[in-house]
Amino acid sequence: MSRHCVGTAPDLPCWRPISALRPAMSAPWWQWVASTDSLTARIVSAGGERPFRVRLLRQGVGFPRPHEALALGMPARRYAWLREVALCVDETPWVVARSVAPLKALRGQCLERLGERSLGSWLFRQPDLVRSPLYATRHAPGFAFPGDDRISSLWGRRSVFQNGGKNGGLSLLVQEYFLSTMTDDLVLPSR
Ligand SMILES: C=C(O[C@@H]1C=C(C(=O)O)C=C[C@H]1O)C(=O)O
Repeated sequence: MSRHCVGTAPDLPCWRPISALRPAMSAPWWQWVASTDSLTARIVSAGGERPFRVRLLRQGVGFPRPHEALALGMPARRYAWLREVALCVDETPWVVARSVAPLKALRGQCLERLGERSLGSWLFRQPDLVRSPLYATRHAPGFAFPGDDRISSLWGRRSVFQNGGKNGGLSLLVQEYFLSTMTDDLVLPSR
């Protein structure tokens, strides 16, 4: 079993290499899901004149979910830094994201002070940043966000960012879910 695909229970997300989901994805969605540069920058650009905002939903210390611990290669009962946000255009969430980092690897990174600044704007300035291959899922985010009673997730994707640094450096799992609101606002295909 791959370390990204945990069990077969319906509540456990199955993450597959994005290439495996490509046949099910329209070309416009592939452009979004397979991109490896900053998603924040892409959303700002696609939003045009409309205001962009990172809405901080939750941030703090807790246990990673089992599939997240596996992706990070950390024990599930080890504390992690968790952050959940909505990337909004005109106050409408287009993407929701959940990021997880082992606390140990975070020392000195001051990520808790990001607040409503985009993690991406900080991340892509890091020297020696390495991004793991992308994995995708059709599973829902699994955390509450504004409008989740009417907004669905079309595609989820994730990858681990690492930078060398001393003491093993940063290891950060970023999971992003593209929402049906994006389909409506950008007139994209339904999948
Ligand atoms: C990783 C990026 O940062 C974005 C911003 C996030 C945040 O502020 O928590 C989380 C995920 C992202 O989509 C990016 O811009 O690519």
